Order: sequence, then structure tokens, then C-alpha cells
Amino acid sequence: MSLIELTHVSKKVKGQVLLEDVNLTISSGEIAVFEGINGSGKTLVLKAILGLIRTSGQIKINDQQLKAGDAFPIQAGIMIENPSVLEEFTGKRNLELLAKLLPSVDNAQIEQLLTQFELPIDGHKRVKKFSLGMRQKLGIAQAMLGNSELIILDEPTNALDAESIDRLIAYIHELNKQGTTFLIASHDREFVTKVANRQFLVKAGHVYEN
Ligand SMILES: Nc1ncnc2c1ncn2[C@@H]1O[C@H](COP(=O)(O)OP(=O)(O)OP(=O)(O)O)[C@@H](O)[C@H]1O
Repeated sequence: MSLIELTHVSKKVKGQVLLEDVNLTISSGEIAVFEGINGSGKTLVLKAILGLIRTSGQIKINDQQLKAGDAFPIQAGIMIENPSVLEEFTGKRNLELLAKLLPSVDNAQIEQLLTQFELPIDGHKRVKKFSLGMRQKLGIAQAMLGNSELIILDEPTNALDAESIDRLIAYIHELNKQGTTFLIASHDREFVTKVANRQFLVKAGHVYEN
């Protein structure tokens, strides 16, 4: 059974077609990456899948039809556009606060994610003093907190150095081996080639499987 199914999904705003007749299915256990140039529609595809924008056509998650305003049918970890972080708190506190909203996250998982993303475990450095790359890593760690069955990352390599990108790819592959499905939007071709096991090209609102 497919985890995500889009049938004839389109999005128009004031007569402008932003997504045009998108048809795709993604199964559990895939690392599906949407590649495309700036403004091609990658983020809109992710938002459509999450029910964050109204579209025509049909979207099914776990065989359940997605309706605007309904709760998303499965637990998903999400980083779309910029990381949503609380500036006045440390990275660790940000994860602790998010953990309160999730079932069964313990302190060990928070420390493991901070270590994985080379973020401070101790100390008082607030997020407002973080570098761009540190913020990005915290945003990704937030999406990975709570072992969601689906993790959605929009441009995860933004602001990351080459070594951090390699660590991220290895970690995505590790989580994927444990069963996590990933949906990723990226214009970083090298990253896409290394990380994906399904590739889609997004071009002017059309989605093509590569
Ligand atoms: N709410 C909206 N109203 C009108 N146009 C929109 C809206 N949201 C997005 N767009 C337009 O839709 C197109 C696709 O946007 P989208 O954010 O999906 O691009 P993207 O492929 O993610 O680009 P980037 O790589 O720059 O993040 C862009 O031309 C954008 O200006």
C-alpha cells in the first residue's frame, strides 16, 4: 500500500498555475527527493502533501483522504522553509520543549540528536547566537525528534558545510534502514544523487519521475 498518493493535484492562484496535474505515489521506506530550480514548486508539493495549502485533485495518506483542516493522519517530523526555533532558548531547550508535544521522547534521544548534529549539549548559548548552519541543524534535529514514521525536509543542506552534508546523508540512510520514510526538497544536485532512492524533477509546477 502506498503511504502517499497524489492524483490530479493542481494549485492555481489568481489564474496562475503553480502545480499542474501532479500524480505520484510514495511507499513506506522510500527516500523521495523533489529536485528543481528556485521557484519550480518543490515547497508547494510538500505543503500540498501536508494539507497546508488547498489544492484540487486528491491526496491520500495511508489510504485516508486528506481534507483541509483535518489533522495529518500520521506522525510526521517537518522542516519546511526556515527552521522554526525559539531564539531566546538554547538548542537543547528547544528540543526539550518540542519533546513535550511528542509521545515518548526521552532525554537520551535529545542528547543523541545534539551529538549527531554537533550542537552544544551543555552551556548557555542561545539560538540567537547560533550560526546559520547551527540553526539549520537544529531545525533538522527538531524534525527528527520523536522517531516519526515520515520526515519532511525542505532544502536541508542550506548553510551546511560539505562534512555536515555527508554526516546528514549517512544519518538519513541510517534512519531509513530503521523504516523512516523521507520526503525531501532540494536544489543541491550532489546531495540529491547521494541521498535519494526515488527522484522527482519539479519544473514549472510539473512533477516528473527521474
Ligand atoms: N501563496 C502563494 N501565492 C502565489 N504564488 C505562490 C504562493 N506560494 C508560492 N508561490 C509561487 O509558486 C512558485 C513555486 O514556489 P515554491 O516555494 O514551491 O518554489 P521552490 O521550488 O520551493 O523554490 P525555492 O528553491 O526557491 O525554495 C513560485 O513562483 C512562488 O512565487
